Amino acid sequence: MTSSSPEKLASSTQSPFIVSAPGKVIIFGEHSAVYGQPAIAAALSLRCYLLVSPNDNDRITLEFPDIKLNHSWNKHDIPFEAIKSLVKLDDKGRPKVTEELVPEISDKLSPLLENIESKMHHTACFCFLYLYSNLVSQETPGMKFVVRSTLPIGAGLGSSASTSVCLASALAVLGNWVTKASFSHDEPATDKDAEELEFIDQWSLIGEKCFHGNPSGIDNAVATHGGAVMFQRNVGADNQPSVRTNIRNFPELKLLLTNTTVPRSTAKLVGGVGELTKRYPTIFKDVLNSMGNLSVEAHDIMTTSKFGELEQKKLQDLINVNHGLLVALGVSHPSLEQVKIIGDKFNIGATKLTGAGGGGCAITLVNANVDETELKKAMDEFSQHGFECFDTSLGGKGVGALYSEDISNADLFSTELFCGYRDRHEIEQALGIANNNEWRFW
Ligand SMILES: Nc1ncnc2c1ncn2[C@@H]1O[C@H](COP(=O)(O)OP(=O)(O)O)[C@@H](O)[C@H]1O
Ligand SMILES: C[C@@](O)(CCOP(=O)(O)O)CC(=O)O
Ligand SMILES: [Mg+2]
Repeated sequence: MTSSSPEKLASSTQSPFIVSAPGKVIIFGEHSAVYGQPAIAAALSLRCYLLVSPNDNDRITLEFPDIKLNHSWNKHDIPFEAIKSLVKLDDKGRPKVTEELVPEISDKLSPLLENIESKMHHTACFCFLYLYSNLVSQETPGMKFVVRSTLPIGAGLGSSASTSVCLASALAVLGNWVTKASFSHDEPATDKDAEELEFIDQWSLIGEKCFHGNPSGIDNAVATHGGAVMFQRNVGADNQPSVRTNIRNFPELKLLLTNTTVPRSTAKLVGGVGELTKRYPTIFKDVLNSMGNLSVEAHDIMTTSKFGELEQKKLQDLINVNHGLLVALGVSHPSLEQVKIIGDKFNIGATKLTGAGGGGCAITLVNANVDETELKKAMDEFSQHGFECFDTSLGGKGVGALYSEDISNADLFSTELFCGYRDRHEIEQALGIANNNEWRFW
């Protein structure tokens, strides 16, 4: 299943490189997106970063310090031959994604996961091995993969999707299925790049399926393409692709991101909604439809030519209604309701949970003319509850890469330094997209 000669492989795997993909904020339509309803999400300035560097042996090493995972395999233990026989190729001769994970591939990988106790570690290693065994070949030398993120993990900001996009893009480059990213910040992508981004997006959805079973695809779409999108999963039997529409001229929304820091699992929350929709199909069909209609309404408001105070007020109404529908789906949490109560108490704007819920983050669409004193009081009360507020921007760049040949500072590609960044500020300082013009995009 290799696409490349050894010389080409050697060149594409010789020098270290870094890929990065953004997290996301789902503004309207989480959970209903899983059932094919339209939803709106935007890329976040918090990102995941993956450093890929050659190992001096045949080992494949994962170093994921943010989840305290350090694991390696001998590359000769990967059942490439057996897996390659299960992978179909697309019309360009590249590994073709499947609608669902292939159970036989998962079975062939399970011996490599036997001695991994922690569920979080097991899921992350399974995601990596599934993508690696599909996208990379036996000839690829042993490499080390180090992941760091400025995103809070498991907080509804798509950390799984940004990790999946980083892994899918890096492995697609190692497998020589996509060329190196080449465009700087403001150059437009070409058709070839758009095609390569689609390949990365498709395989990152496979990564998401490894993380939480039944993803809609909105998280990895935003992490791949960046910007802001209206996304609709195709749930029909006709195997049609999902529909992703870029939202141009996304309005300047003042969104406050508040992390309740309550841990939760997207897989469990999405599973819980699935149980409810099975138990009460008629009731929940209407709830999910309402969320879809709400996203369409919000999209029309956001894309109106003259976005003013009235439009902001309408979006705030929809934020409140969307949150109420998510409560009906059973995915809120007392801590999220507390964020809403504090926001309403100081009249700072309209608040809803974002992502899978059950804890994690809420977003507040802050009033355009908010009383700054009241906002400060609300932030103080958030912090008294142990909630963490983020000052972020929306609509940024999607997946990108930093190549050692473009950077004079070789330290950026040191595994030791990369693992050693103490917090998101140090990571941002060293690697931030805004600080390095050398970042390249597809
Ligand atoms: N920085 C990271 N390093 C390693 N694994 C990560 C990282 N960020 C996310 N993950 C993986 O993604 C999972 C969280 O995904 P999920 O439950 O969907 O929450 P989220 O809302 O952040 O997407 C983690 O359990 C871990 O397996
Ligand atoms: C709940 C859902 O709509 C978003 C999940 O977001 P997160 O993994 O909690 O960041 C699921 C999906 O759309 O894949
Ligand atoms: Mg996720």
